[in-house]
Amino acid sequence: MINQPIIAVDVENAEKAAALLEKLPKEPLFLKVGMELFYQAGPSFVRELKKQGHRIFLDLKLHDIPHTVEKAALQIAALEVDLFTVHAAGGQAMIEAAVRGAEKGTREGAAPPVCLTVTQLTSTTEQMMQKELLIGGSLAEAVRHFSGLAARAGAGGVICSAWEAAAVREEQASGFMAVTPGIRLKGEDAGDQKRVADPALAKEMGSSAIVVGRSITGAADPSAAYHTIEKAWRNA
Ligand SMILES: O=c1ccn([C@@H]2O[C@H](COP(=O)(O)O)[C@@H](O)[C@H]2O)c(=O)[nH]1
Repeated sequence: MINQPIIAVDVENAEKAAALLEKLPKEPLFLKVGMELFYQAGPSFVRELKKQGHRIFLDLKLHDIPHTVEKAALQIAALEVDLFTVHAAGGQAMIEAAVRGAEKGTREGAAPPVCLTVTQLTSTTEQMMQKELLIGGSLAEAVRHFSGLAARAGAGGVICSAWEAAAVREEQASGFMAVTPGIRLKGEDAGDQKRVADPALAKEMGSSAIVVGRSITGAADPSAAYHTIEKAWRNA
């Protein structure tokens, strides 16, 4: 269980990320760096955030042949991040390669970053999954299937929505995480997210950690929004 909300720092460059951090509580945070920021600011910015004392979730969602993913995961681990992502749809051998690469890239005596596998994006509905991706069965069955694959490959958890979290955690060994984006406060616009929950509901439904972007980064007072979400998450 990660007891602080993970903040998705989805901004276009390092300057905007630094400006956002100025508006957030001055304490060690858990920050998610995704593709938009990483492709602009790069590894040096991730190192800088680590130096400032923040935990980092590097969300690049690797999806390639096992050899390429292993080498990429090795580079990610060398950044000493805490969490990173691959797509479960890459298959068991690819996830195993990510876990192996992360172990190889970790300095001696340190813990490798936890590999999380994306089961079904929280922007996907069951209908989209069946019609566009041609994956039969229910969304819950697909998430269950991919979390089994992830567990067998040695990943430390999955990305899913809060609605599937309990099933994932019940079926896997204790400590296996269900990390859930798609978090919105009651009444907020879901935007492109389809499977959403508020922080308290996510906790009740078994999430191990919540990932929150626009509810914090788009708020008039990001620090106040963070505190509201943190309180709802911790106290549920
Ligand atoms: O299934 C997934 C996987 C990753 N994400 C990421 O989480 C954040 C959510 O941002 P919001 O602004 O709170 O919607 C974003 O960085 C996504 O890339 C996800 O939403 N769903």
